[in-house]
Amino acid sequence: MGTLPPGPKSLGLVDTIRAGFFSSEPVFRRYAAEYGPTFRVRSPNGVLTITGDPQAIRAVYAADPDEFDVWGVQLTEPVFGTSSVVVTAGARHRRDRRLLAPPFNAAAMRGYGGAIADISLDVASRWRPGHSFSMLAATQAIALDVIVRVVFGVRGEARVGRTREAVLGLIESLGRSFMIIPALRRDFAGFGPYARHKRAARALDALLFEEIRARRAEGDASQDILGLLMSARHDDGAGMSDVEIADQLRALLFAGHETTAMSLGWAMYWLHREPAVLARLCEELDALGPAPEPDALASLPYLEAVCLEALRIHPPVVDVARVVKRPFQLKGYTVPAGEAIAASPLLLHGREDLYPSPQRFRPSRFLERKFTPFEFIAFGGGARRCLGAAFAMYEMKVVLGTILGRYRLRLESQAPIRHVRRGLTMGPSGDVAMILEGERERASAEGRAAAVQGSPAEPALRPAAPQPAGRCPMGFS
Ligand code: HEM
Repeated sequence: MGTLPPGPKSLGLVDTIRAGFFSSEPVFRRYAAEYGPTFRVRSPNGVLTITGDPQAIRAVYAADPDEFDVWGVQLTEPVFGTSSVVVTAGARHRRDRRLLAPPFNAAAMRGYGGAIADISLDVASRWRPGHSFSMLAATQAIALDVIVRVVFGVRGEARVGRTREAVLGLIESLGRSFMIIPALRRDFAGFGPYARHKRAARALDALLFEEIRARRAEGDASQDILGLLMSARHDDGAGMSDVEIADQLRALLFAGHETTAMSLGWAMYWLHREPAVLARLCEELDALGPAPEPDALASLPYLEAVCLEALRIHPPVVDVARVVKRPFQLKGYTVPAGEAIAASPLLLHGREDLYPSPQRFRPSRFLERKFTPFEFIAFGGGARRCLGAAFAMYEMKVVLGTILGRYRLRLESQAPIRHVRRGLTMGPSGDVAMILEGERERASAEGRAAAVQGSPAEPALRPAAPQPAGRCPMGFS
C-alpha cells in the first residue's frame, strides 16, 4: 500500500461534537496547520481524507467518475431518497443528469426571471418602514416560493399555499436524531419523529402526484421545470414515471432551497456591513434604470461578484465526499478503497495564497482574476457538480438586484454573525435582523456620472478583524 495521508489517530469526542453539531472549520484548520492541506480523519461515518489543496481537488474532480461511489447515501435517505440524481452513480447517474439538465440551461433560465422578481417583491412588500424583520426568514420564503412555483410549476394561490405548507411540513419533520442515527428510522407505532416524517413525505408526494396527473390530463406542455421533466425522454424513448419525477423534484427541493436561502441571507448581511460594497452595487443597479429586466440584472458583473464572494466566504454545502472504489492516488498519497475523499470549500476558500485576507468580504477579487474550478468549489465539481448552479446564481442575482434596486435597508445590529451548521447546510447563526428604511431614490443620470468618477472603493485590505468562531460540518450529518 502507498503512503496514507497524515492525520490524527482519531477525531476524539470533543472535536467530533464540535465538528458534527457546530462547525468543523476550527477543527480542520487546526489539522491543516499540523498535517498540511490534505489529511485523514476517522469520523463516526467512516474514514475521510479531507483536502483544501487545489491540485488534490483537481485530481478528484478530473478523475473518471466511475472511480467513485456516492458517500453517505444511507444518511441522506430521508432527504434525497434512494433513486434521485443526488444519490445514483455510474450509468444511472449519467442518465439522470442528461434528463434533468435541460430545465437548468441558459435558455430555460430566461423564462424564470419574471417569476423570481415578482416573488421577491411580494415578500418584500410585507416589510414595514422602520420595523425590524428577519432577512433569513425572507430569503427562505423567497427560495421556497421559487421552488414551488418555478421548479414544481404549481399554479393557483390555493394549490401554491397547500404545496408550500406540505414542503414546510416535510422540512420541519427532518428530526436530527434519525438523520444522525439511521437505527432510529423506525415507526414506533406511528408516534415517533420518523413516522411523522414519513407522513409529511407522503403528504407532499400526494400533492406532487396530483399536480403531475392534472398536467398530464390537461396535456400541459409548460416550459417550467416540472413541464420539462414530464417531457424528458430516456434513451429508449420512454418518459419518466410519476414516482421518478416526484423523487427528482423532492431532491431538487432539498438541494436548492436552503442552499440558496442561506447564501442570499449572507449576501444581504455582508452588503450591509460593507457600505462601499453596497454603494458600488447600487451604482451598477442604478445604471439599468427603473424596473430592469431580470436578464439585465443577471448580466451585471459586480452583482455576480457579490454572489460569488458570498458563496466563497460562507459556502452553504461543505459535506460532500466521494467513496473511492479502488486505491486512489492523491498528490503522492494513497487513499485506500472504501474510504472517502472530501474537497473542503472551507479550507480552500480560506487560503491566503488564493484569496488574500480571506475573511474580508471583497467581491472585486472575482473581477481582478479568474479562479479555476479547483479554486472555487461552492458548487462542488467534476461529474457531480451542482446541477442547479446556474439557476442558483441567476436566482441570487435577480433577488438581490430586485430588492436592493427598490429598497433601502440596514442591519439592526452590527454584531458579527457566525457560519453555523443548520441541518444539511451551513448558514448564518442568527436571523440576520434588518430594518426597512424606505424606498430608494435612484441616482439621476448626472449623479450617476459623478458617482462613477468618484466610484466608491471597496474596503482596502486592512489587517483582519478578529474572525468570529467559524462553524461548519463535514461528514457527520
Ligand atoms: C447557492 C445555492 C447552491 C449551492 C451552494 C449548491 C451546492 C451544491 C453542491 C456543493 C453540490 C455537490 C456537488 C459535488 O458533489 O461536487 C450540489 C449538488 C446538487 N445540486 Fe446544488 N447548490 C445550490 C443550489 C441548487 C439548486 C437551486 C438546485 C436545483 C433546483 C440544485 C440542485 C443540485 C443537484 C440536483 C445536485 C446533485 C448533482 C449530482 O449529484 O449530480 N442546487 N449542489
